[in-house]
Amino acid sequence: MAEAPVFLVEDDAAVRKGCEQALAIADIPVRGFADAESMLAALATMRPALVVSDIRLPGRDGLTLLRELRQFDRELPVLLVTGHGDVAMAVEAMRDGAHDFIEKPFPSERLIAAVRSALDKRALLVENRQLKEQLQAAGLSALIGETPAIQAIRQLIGTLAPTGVDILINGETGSGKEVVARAIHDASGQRGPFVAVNCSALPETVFESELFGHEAGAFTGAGKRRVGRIEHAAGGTLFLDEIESMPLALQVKLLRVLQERSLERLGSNHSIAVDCRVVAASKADLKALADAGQFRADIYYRLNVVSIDLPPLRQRRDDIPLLFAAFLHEAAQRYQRPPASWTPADLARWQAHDWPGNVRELKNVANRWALGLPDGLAGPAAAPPAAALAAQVDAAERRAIEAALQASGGNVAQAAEALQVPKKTLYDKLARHAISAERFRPA
Ligand SMILES: Nc1ncnc2c1ncn2[C@@H]1O[C@H](COP(=O)(O)OP(=O)(O)OP(=O)(O)O)[C@@H](O)[C@H]1O
Repeated sequence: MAEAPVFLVEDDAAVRKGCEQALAIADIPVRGFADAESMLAALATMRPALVVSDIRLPGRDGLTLLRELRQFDRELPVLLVTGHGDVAMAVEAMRDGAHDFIEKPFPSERLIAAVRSALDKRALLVENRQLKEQLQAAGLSALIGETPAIQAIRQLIGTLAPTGVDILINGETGSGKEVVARAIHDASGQRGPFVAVNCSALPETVFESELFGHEAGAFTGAGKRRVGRIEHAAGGTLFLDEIESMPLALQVKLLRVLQERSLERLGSNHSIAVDCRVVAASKADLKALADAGQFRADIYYRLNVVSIDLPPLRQRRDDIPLLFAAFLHEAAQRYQRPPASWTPADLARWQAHDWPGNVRELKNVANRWALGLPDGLAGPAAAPPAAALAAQVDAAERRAIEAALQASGGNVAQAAEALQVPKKTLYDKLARHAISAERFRPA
């Protein structure tokens, strides 16, 4: 789309020509008009980014024109050009919403600077409006983001949700796994509830009865019969967050839920049919845990049939402004404050930050910002010193080998297996990096 031009209204042909040339040289598209009428007529077919107008025009004073323009579009910035002695009128115009005024005669740099500042303001207004529209379209509770990664996930959710298939969501802490799980539930058309269980938050003993329920007197202190969370999710979605923390003993029972869709409450041998979809989330590499015997491989393979990988925020930085605006809007409403603004420098700092806590960390910063507190982030980090790619790859290889030897206690065969390379290859690399496996053997 072509950039919107600046409309310039000036009855003095020589001045008009000079201004047009100065703006064109500065790469600012411009259209000149000799009077207000022809400019107003052009508005019917073209939207300018800014109107620069002489305050004294034949047949119409600048103030009247300003009011007409503001009725037409309140966001359209107007820059007035005044003659000597028109300052009082210019001040009144500013009060009526003019962006700025410049006094004749002016050097072309002054005109260009004033035009650029007005255009910047216009761009910010337009951007804010677009953000607001996107937020309204997305709905605040929904998965926010327009980067290709999030769009692809949204599409996947749309496809998978109605099928009722179990789903595994992988992603770092705070990256939005629960938001994705809820979006799946919302798009599924299921009528039952969304029941979220954090597998790391409960002590193992409580966890079993919490999840599977128990019969009266099933164990000391069991009291009355209790229906577990899985049964509560009937007709809906059971969301198992941090599934990597589920005790191994309970994973056996979970496997039955996943495979046979049935469970037994503690203290009962009566099978109850399970009627819910399971969505599990993990921030750990479940495959690696399964390989290391810390997670049941059969559950991993069962869940991993359909998985969604949620990238960390640092890999979808273009979503930062949109997410920030959403959280700020939400916080402003909660705290009943006008929404706080931010500068391009603030945004640059947020774009440069690595967000180890992902979207949750960004949300915390937005909440602080809404209260007028500093974000607590340092300025953009200095770029690491450049090194040749080969040297960086070499260093990374060396670190990986040393870590594998450390883990295997200096056993080269085991380290080779962990690194998935033939033993011979590892011996060659040890020689090349002058690493001695001896060094890692226990004394
Ligand atoms: N794309 C998103 N759109 C809107 N809000 C989001 C998005 N991603 C995350 N959030 C918000 O960020 C916070 C953290 O998200 P969520 O709890 O879903 O992360 P998580 O990956 O499940 O975290 P954990 O691994 O710690 O359980 C929540 O307040 C959530 O509402």
